[in-house]
Amino acid sequence: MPTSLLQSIDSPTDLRKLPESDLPKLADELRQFIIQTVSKTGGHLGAGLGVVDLTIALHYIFNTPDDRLVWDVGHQCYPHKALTGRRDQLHTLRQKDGVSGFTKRSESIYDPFGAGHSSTSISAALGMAAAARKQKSGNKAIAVIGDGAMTAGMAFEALNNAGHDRRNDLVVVLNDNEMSISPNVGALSSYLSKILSGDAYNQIKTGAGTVLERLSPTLLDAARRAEEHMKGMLIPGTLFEELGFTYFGPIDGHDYQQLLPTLRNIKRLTRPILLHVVTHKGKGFAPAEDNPCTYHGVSPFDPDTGVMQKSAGGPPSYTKVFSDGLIELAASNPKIVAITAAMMEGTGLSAFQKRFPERFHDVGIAEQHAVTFAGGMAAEGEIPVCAIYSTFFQRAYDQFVHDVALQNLPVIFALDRAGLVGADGPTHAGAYDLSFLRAIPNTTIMAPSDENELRRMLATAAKLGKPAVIRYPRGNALGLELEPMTPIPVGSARQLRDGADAAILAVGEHAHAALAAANTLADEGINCAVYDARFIKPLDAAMVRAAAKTGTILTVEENAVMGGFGSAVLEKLSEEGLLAGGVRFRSLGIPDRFIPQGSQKELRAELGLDAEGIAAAMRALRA
Ligand SMILES: Cc1ncc(C[n+]2csc(CCOP(=O)(O)OP(=O)(O)O)c2C)c(N)n1
Ligand SMILES: CC(=O)[C@@H](O)[C@H](O)COP(=O)(O)O
Ligand SMILES: [Mg+2]
Repeated sequence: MPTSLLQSIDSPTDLRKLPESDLPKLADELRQFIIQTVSKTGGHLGAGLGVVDLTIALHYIFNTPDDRLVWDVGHQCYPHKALTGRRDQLHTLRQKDGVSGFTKRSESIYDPFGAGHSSTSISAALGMAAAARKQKSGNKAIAVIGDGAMTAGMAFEALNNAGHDRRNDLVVVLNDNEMSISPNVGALSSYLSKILSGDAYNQIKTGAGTVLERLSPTLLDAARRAEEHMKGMLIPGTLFEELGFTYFGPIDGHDYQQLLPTLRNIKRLTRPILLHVVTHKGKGFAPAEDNPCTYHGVSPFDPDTGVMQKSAGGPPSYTKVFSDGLIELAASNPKIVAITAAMMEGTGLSAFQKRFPERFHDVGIAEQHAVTFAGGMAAEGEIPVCAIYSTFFQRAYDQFVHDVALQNLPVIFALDRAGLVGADGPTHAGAYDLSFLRAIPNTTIMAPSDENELRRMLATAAKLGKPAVIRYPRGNALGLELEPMTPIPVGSARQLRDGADAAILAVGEHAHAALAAANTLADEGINCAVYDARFIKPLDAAMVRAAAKTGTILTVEENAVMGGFGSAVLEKLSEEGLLAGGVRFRSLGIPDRFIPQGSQKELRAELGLDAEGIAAAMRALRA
C-alpha cells in the first residue's frame, strides 16, 4: 500500500477507487506536488491551486474521459494533468517538447478541447453535448469557467444558445474566486458577489444537498422543484435561471461534503445546469492566497517562502517602456485614455490606472467590446489607446475593421507580445497581426526596433488622427538612454548600414540581428545594406527601390511569412515593376505551421530568425 495517494493514481479510474474520506488527503498531496513542480518550472500557479478540490471531485463523480471535461483558458489544468496520467511529465511543463501549460487535444484523451484563450469552454462543451445527443452516446459535457472568463461576450453567446433548449445536457461549472488576473471587474462580477453574500440561502442549500442525495430520481425531481421554488423566494430570479439554466449554488468548492453530493445530483439531470462554486485562488499556498495577482503566473520560486527568482535584471521590458511613454504623453495630452481587456498588469497599464484613474478603463475579458468601446470614445474626440496582446487582438478583427478603420477613427492599438512568446506556446504567439491588419485600409502599422523607436511611434500615433497600430515583442528592450518622444515621418524607414551586394529589410528588433548578420557577411565579402523598416504600412517605397537596386532582397520579420511584411515588399516590387530586373528575393519569418512552445531564443534559432539564421539565409539566396 503506497503511502502517497497521489503516486497511486495514474488515471481517474484509480481516483474513483478511493474512499471519499481519502480525498482531502489526496488534495493536500496534489497541492504540494503542484507547488513543488511550478516552483521549478514557473507557470500559472494560483488558478490551479484554487481548483484542486474541484478537479478531484469532478473526476471522482463524472466518468471522464467519456464525460467531456472542458477547462476554460486551461491555465488551471495542472492538477487535472497530474490526475490524468501526466504527473511524471509535469516537470517538463511549458518547456520545449514538454507538457503544455494549457489543455491540448494531442496530449491526452482527457483533454477533449484545447484552450489558451478564454471563454470558449461553454461553446465547446455545448457543441459536444449536441454531438452526444445526435450520436446517442450518453456522454455528459461539463464546462468549467472562471468568473473572469465569464465576462466575455463569447460566454454569453454560449449561455444564450444553451439555455433555450431544455434538452441540452450541459453542465457549466462557474468557478468564482472573485479574481480575473487582477480583481474581476464589471456588473456580472458585482452580481456574483451579491449572490455570494446571500447567507440565508447558502445555509439552507448546504443542508438540502445532503438530503437530496439520498432521494430516488422521481422524488429528487419533486424535491428539486420545491427547492427551486424556495430558492426563487430567497434569491429572486437569478440571471442564469432566467436564461434557462437550473442554478445550483453557491457551494464551497473546497468542501467535499458539498461538492460530491451536489455533483452526484447534477449528474442525474439532463438539462442546462449552472453550478456556482466558490473557490479561493492560490488555495493552500499562503503567498498565492494573499497575493493572487502576483501568483497568477510565476517565474521559478522558493516553495517555502514563495519568493520568486529575480530576473537577470537588465533593460526594461518593452511593456514598461510603453507604459512609461504613454504616461508621459498623457501628462501633456488630456485626450489620451487607456483601455485594457482584463490585462492591466500584463500590458503595463496598471501604472496608468494609478496615475490617471479617470482616464483608465478595464472592460473585462472582452477584446471585441474593448475595440468598439475605443471607437466610441474616439468618435467623441478622445484618443483611446487600446493595449491588447497581439494574440488576443485576433478576437477583435471585425471590430477593428468595421468600428474603427472603416470610420477612420483615431484609436491607437498597442499590440504587446507580438511574435513568439515562449513558454505559453502557439495559443499565445502573436504571429499574425501584420498579415491580418495590413489588408485593412486607413491603417498605419509600426514596429519599433528599440525603446526610443517605441516612444517615438507612440508620439507619431498620437498625432496621426487615424487608426494606428504599434506591435512590440515580449521581452526586454535594448537598454538605450531614453530620448525625447519626437514623432517619426509616417512611412519612413531607417537605413542602418550601406551595402551594394544585397539588402536586408527587417521589422522590429530583428533589425539588430540583421545588422549583426550583415557584419558577419561583410567579413565574407558580401556587403549588405540593412534597413529598419519601422512602418509595415505605409511601406517606405524609397527603401524598396534602393533594395531592388542591389538585386538581392531578404526580408525578416517575426510574423507569419504569409501575408506579412515580406509579402508587402513583394507587392511593392511587383507594383513598381522592379521584379523584371531579376531580383532574388526571400522572406524570412514564421513558416506556415503552428510553432510549439519553447524559449524565444530556442525558437528563433530553430526558425533561423537570429543573426546566424539571417546570415545563412542570405548566403543561400546568393548561392
Ligand atoms: C481572450 C483572452 N483574453 C485574455 C486572456 C488572459 N487571461 C488568462 S487567464 C485570465 C483571467 C481569467 O480569470 P478567471 O476565468 O476568473 O480564472 P482564474 O484565473 O480566476 O481561475 C486572463 C485575463 C486570455 N487567456 N484570453
Ligand atoms: C493564461 C494567460 O493567458 C495569461 O496568464 C498569459 O499566460 C500571460 O502571459 P504573459 O506572461 O506574457 O503576460
Ligand atoms: Mg476567477
